[in-house]
Amino acid sequence: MTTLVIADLHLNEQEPAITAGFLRFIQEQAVHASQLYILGDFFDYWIGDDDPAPLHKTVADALKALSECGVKIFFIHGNRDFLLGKRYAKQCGMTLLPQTQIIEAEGQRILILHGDTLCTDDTDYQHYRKRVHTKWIQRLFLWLPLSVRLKIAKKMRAGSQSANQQKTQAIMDVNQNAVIDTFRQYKTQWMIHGHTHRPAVHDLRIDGETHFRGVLGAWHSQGSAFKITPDDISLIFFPF
Ligand SMILES: O=C(CCCCNC(=O)Nc1ccc(S(=O)(=O)N2CCN(c3cc(Cl)cc(C(F)(F)F)c3)CC2)cc1)NO
Ligand SMILES: [Mn+2]
Repeated sequence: MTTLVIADLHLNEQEPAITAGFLRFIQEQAVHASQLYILGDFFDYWIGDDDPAPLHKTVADALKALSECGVKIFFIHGNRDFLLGKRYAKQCGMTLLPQTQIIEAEGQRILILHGDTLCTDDTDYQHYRKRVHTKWIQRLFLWLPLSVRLKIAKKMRAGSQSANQQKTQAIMDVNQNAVIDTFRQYKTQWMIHGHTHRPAVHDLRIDGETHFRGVLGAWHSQGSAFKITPDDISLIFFPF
């Protein structure tokens, strides 16, 4: 059987082609898999499970139908959709996982994570991340009226877009020491993450052992996934 891993679709109402591509991926590929892991930035923004955006229902219905076909669906939060909650996950028939998780997929032990926690050179982002991952701040934000949250989100999305333009490509990529520390901590041969939008499979030698860091591609103009079978882990691309 096959396990599929995706991330960084950045689904949003303004990009119906990506949503169509995702629905096609569900119909043509995910329906034949045993498990589907979604490693964050699945939505381009998320301000609470009470957001009535029609896109959320379209996606939840498709994932729920997939889970009812027997495909197990798991979700790890990204820096965009870190507020996606249990209520919405239940509507999708998917299980929320902690930010870093070892999975057993088709007999392979793989560490999965969104990838933003590896970008330790981006200190501004890491400070911001610490704040918005504080429980009481999340409760306060979710308590605000939806209209206020929408306004804040609009401002912050614009803000982070311009902030990213100022940052060098280097600090927005993973920090090699953070990668090595993570491999040493979790002791898996493979890790798969998203976030950087730089799809590739990197091999690295640590303490005389070969490790592989798989990076998922963002769904800008085509789909991207890791396909895991009992004897292979490969990065695939496919048209929407
Ligand atoms: O994305 C990349 C490259 C950029 C990587 C770093 N940039 C980045 O992540 N930006 C970003 C992420 C999410 C959104 S948001 O619109 O979804 N939304 C905004 C308001 N959020 C909030 C939550 C809490 Cl608890 C508290 C507050 C408070 F207190 F500030 F008001 C606000 C909830 C989430 C907007 C911008 N690569 O993948
Ligand atoms: Mn991201």
